[in-house]
Amino acid sequence: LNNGLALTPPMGWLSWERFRCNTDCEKDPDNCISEKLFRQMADHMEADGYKDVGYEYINIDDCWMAKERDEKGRLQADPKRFPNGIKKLADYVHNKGLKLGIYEDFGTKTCGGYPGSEFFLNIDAQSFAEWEIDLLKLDGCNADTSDMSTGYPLMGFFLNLTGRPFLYSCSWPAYVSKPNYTAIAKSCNIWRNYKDVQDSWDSVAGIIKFYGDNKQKFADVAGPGHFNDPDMLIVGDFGLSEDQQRVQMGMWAIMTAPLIMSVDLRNVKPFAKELLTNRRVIAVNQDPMGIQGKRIWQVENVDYWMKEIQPTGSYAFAFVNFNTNGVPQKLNFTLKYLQFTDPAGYNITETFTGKFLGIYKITALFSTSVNPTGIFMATAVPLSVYGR
Ligand SMILES: OC[C@@H]1[C@H](O)[C@H](O)[C@@H](O)CN1C(=S)Nc1ccc(F)cc1
Repeated sequence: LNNGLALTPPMGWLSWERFRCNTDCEKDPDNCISEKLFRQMADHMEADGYKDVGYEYINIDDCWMAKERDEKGRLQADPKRFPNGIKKLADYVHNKGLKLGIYEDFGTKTCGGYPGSEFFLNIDAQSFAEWEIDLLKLDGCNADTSDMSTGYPLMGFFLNLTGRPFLYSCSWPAYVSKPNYTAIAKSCNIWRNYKDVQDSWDSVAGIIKFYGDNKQKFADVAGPGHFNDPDMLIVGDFGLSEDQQRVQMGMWAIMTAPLIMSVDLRNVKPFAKELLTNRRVIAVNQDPMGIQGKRIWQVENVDYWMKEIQPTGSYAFAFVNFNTNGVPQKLNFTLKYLQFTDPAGYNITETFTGKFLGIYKITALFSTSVNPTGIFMATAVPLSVYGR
């Protein structure tokens, strides 16, 4: 969507994967979907260095609403869980230099059963503008999918009509069988096109496979202002090993995906915090060209991916080992086989550590080893960039 937003993949936090639809603030006051939770996440985004490396949006997902609209048909936050209302929460978040996102659904009800937006698009857009919201995630549960090609652009129109800029996140392609990505990219800044991420390696591996298969060539549609969204980062949660967390962080960088954490920022393990704020990995994700990386080949359950980055002729590249045979996989390839072409050679640096690995001619053999369900990731900058 050409609204000046999401020129690089948005970065932030979203409640859903880690906090779901927990509305029991009596029994579980620290983890229920409430204004307190989002204020605490905003506090940690700022205080713990996430904002410093680019994380910007605090996003409310499903289950924030009261069960009924008010007498004027307007949405209202659950009065017990959001006693001060959404506008006050937006003020709080804005005072920290962050932005606030909210959730609705193009359907009669949200996935969680709360009031849907389908027949209230304009009035809801107006509410979100009054509340000074900065991002809308519009989900697609409980809707006639044949209405979506009208409904999603129409909500974009109403958001635009308010005069307030909104980063528009659409779940539209995740709900239709043959998405028209050109139409979607015209109306949306980011769009979910696959299953919800769950807190497991299988879920993350499945999403990487879907993106590697790249059916209907959705990778080619990505660019500044319009990105494919493979769903939230679950780095720091419960289901992934350290290697697997590195896989998700590295691959979301190569896939040029929104970096939207869903983790309890009040207690993130040092390893996960390091990874989530790794400036070299974030730089690959935030490369100004906004090109989405692609899977180049698969050999014995190892994926090889590469993403064009600046300076011109440079690449971020990765090997992901999907084997679970418990043995680190040794890999030996010429850079030629990795599709590097500059005869002057390349400066190769490992991404997670920043370790300089050497200067390689394209006929040279590049050797590394990748742990099971692990990743090797590096950047290759052609020597010609240094004027040699
Ligand atoms: O309720 C909202 C929740 C989150 O927003 C996800 O990111 C969205 O993809 C949708 N969503 C859920 S659980 N959707 C859903 C997932 C499974 C299902 F059988 C019916 C609906």
